[in-house]
Amino acid sequence: MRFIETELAGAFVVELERRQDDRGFFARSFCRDEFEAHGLRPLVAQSNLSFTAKSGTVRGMHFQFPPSTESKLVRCVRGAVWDIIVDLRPESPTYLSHVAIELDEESLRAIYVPERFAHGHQTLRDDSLLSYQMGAPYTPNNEGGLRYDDPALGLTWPLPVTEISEKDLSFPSYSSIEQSLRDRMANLDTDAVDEAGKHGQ
Ligand SMILES: Cc1cn([C@H]2C[C@H](O)[C@@H](COP(=O)(O)OP(=O)(O)O[C@H]3O[C@@H](C)C(=O)[C@@H](O)[C@H]3O)O2)c(=O)[nH]c1=O
Repeated sequence: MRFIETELAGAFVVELERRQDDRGFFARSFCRDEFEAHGLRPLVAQSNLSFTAKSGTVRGMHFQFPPSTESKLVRCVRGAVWDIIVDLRPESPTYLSHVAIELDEESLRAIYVPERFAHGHQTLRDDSLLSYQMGAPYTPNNEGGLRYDDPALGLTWPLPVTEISEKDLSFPSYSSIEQSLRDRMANLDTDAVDEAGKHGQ
């Protein structure tokens, strides 16, 4: 695997190194030791698949609050998506900055989203399928979100939005929650995350 750090420290694009032969290819897509060597948390608490029928669909921008923060390794295994991550670590020099990248079935590249980042994507093709490796369990009562079109984030999406959930449209504006978001996202307590993981919360 090739690990390419983005301009948001700790967020990486992870590319495959294919071993090609007449049959096709073989490629490692996850390795605990390689992740650790790049300072990434190699925990896999859950794996998820997400299928989206229609091109132009937006899902996001999602995150979980401490102590349920989660890393994500996100890969598009069918179709293509425009994937965006936003740094929500208040102490970070790149707080509120974002990185966008196309993930698609041709490259099979993944993005490693660190804890305390918001994440979302827009499908660029019909019938797109995403695979997630999550570093912490799904914790619905600690879910948070920001709107995909929040002016404070300044995200641009390649296509007109064709579908989006009611939940994603109901997120508060960044300006209305700025201080509480900063407070809740500060001082990540790693032990608490590990505890939450152990107990499947
Ligand atoms: C995320 C999630 C949802 N669900 C349930 C809740 C709901 O009934 C249904 C659909 O949930 P959502 O609408 O939140 O699904 P979706 O909008 O696809 O949520 C995903 O969006 C992208 C951007 C991410 O980054 C993911 O981590 C995840 O938050 O699945 C789980 O059971 N486990 C999970 O881990």
